[in-house]
Formats: sequence, structure tokens, C-alpha cells
Amino acid sequence: MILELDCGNSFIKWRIIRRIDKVVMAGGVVDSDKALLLAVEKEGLSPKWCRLVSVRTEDETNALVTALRAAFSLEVKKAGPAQELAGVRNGYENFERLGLDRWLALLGGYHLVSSACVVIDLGTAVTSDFVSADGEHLGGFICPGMPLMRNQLRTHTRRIRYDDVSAEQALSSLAPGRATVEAVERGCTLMLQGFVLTQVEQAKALWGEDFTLFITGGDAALVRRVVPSARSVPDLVFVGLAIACPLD
Ligand SMILES: Nc1ncnc2c1ncn2[C@@H]1O[C@H](COP(=O)(O)OP(=O)(O)O)[C@@H](O)[C@H]1O
Ligand SMILES: CC(C)(COP(=O)(O)O)[C@@H](O)C(=O)NCCC(=O)O
Ligand SMILES: [K+]
Repeated sequence: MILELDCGNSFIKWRIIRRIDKVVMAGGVVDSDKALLLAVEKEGLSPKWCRLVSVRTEDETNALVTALRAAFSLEVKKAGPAQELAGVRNGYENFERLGLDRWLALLGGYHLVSSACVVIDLGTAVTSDFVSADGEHLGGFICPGMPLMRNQLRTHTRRIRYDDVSAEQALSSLAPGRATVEAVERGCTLMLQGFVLTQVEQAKALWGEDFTLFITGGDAALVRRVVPSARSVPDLVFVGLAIACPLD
């Protein structure tokens, strides 16, 4: 069994796959190291290997690795930066600076289509990356995701206050809001949708209709309806993780 982890700024996405045929045996989303250890332990699958990607600090990531080794005595591989891998060339001037989750997601996207693609990952931040048909990563964009936009409004204004349950209910439609929670949740959702449409425009300017748009990340569902032709691949980072951290 292999434990796979995608440690984002807000959540750790985890899953356990069977080594021999890569079948997913268990998985989930947790908000702390402790919750991860509990969730994995509960499955009773005793993974022998772990591969992970983290955009957290070195210290935070090392603490997690130490805890995992102590709890399950497994071998851990961490994804690292690369200038070139699996036919893709990192487009950053300083390739080590490109977020590793972005790198893996775009490796995953290019691996799936072997042609031009745009990879949009909607998490704490929203990121977009462009890869040409011959594997050249052209760069990308970073902007605040739903949790950051929402929290900035809550933190820096005096009268925007609401709870998470009403936030979920507010998204039943995108009509002009008649309450603060609706106005904010729908407004921020429309910002995300607008951003995604600008990415489609840039891709069309580059490649006409010859590209695939991938969407992934915890908030991908918020933009799906404005890009019905997009491929929604929730585990795209894990596709790239298998490429960056092969176990054989
Ligand atoms: N099962 C889930 N657990 C946690 N967050 C979720 C879940 N499904 C959707 N989300 C949304 O996903 C967002 C976080 O996305 P994620 O890709 O996990 O971020 P990050 O990689 O930055 O930690 C949150 O805004 C949250 O509302
Ligand atoms: C842009 C990110 C914060 C996205 O993180 P996430 O929303 O997935 O938690 C992360 O990829 C990161 O820290 N990148 C380093 C900066 C860069 O890619 O240029
Ligand atoms: K992201």
C-alpha cells in the first residue's frame, strides 16, 4: 500500500493506493497532521510507502514526515522541484520557485493529453498554468481563492459577518444577493468564474481550439458551469505525484 499526500495551505488531501494495480483503497481531506494520522490509522491498511507534495514550510513538512514515520514506520518520498520532467520544461526563471502542487498538476495534465493544456487549481489560492503542445510550460497566474477572498472581506470590514452554513446555502443561485452572505459568496464565485473565462481567452489566443482545460482543487465545482468542456480531474496532483515520485 502507498500513502499519497497533497499538503496544501488549508487541507491535506490523502489517499491510499494498492501498489500493484494503483487501485484507490481509501482517501479523504483533513485539516491537520493529527487528523491525518487518525484517518489513516482507522483504515488499518498499514501503508509501507508514502509519497507527498507539500507547499507548506520545510519545518511543517518535516514534522509531518517524522510523525508519519513514527506512526507507520514507512518510507517517505517528497516531490521536489525540477527543470524538466516527463517531457515538460518548467517555465519559471527560477524553477525552484514554482509551487510544487502547480508543477505536479501541470505534469499530470500534460501526461493525460500530451498536447496543449491549461491547468487551473482552485484551492486556498487559485493558480493557472499553461503548457504548450511540445511540453513547454509558459508560466501562469496566481490569485486569491475562495477562502482567501471571503476571509479578507470578513477580516477587513466591520459588517461582513456570517457563518459557514449560511455561506453554503447562499450558493443555491448566483442572482444578485439580498443578504450580506449571498452578496459575498456569489460575488466571489463570479470573480472566480470570470478569472477562469480570462484563462480560456488566453488559451484560445495561443492555440485556437486546440487545448484542454483541466480544473482541479477543492473549489473546482464553483466554476464548472462556465466551462462545460473542461476536464474536471480531482486527483490531478496525484497523477503528477506518481510521475515525480516513482516507487520502482
Ligand atoms: N471535502 C472538502 N473538505 C475541505 N474543503 C473542501 C472540500 N470540498 C471542497 N472544499 C473546498 O475546497 C477549498 C480548499 O481547496 P483545497 O484544494 O483543499 O485547498 P489547498 O490545496 O489550498 O489546501 C475550500 O475553500 C473548501 O471550501
Ligand atoms: C500558489 C500556491 C500558494 C497555491 O497553494 P494552494 O492554494 O494549493 O494551497 C502554491 O503553489 C505556492 O506556494 N507556490 C509558490 C509560488 C509560485 O508558485 O510562484
Ligand atoms: K491551488
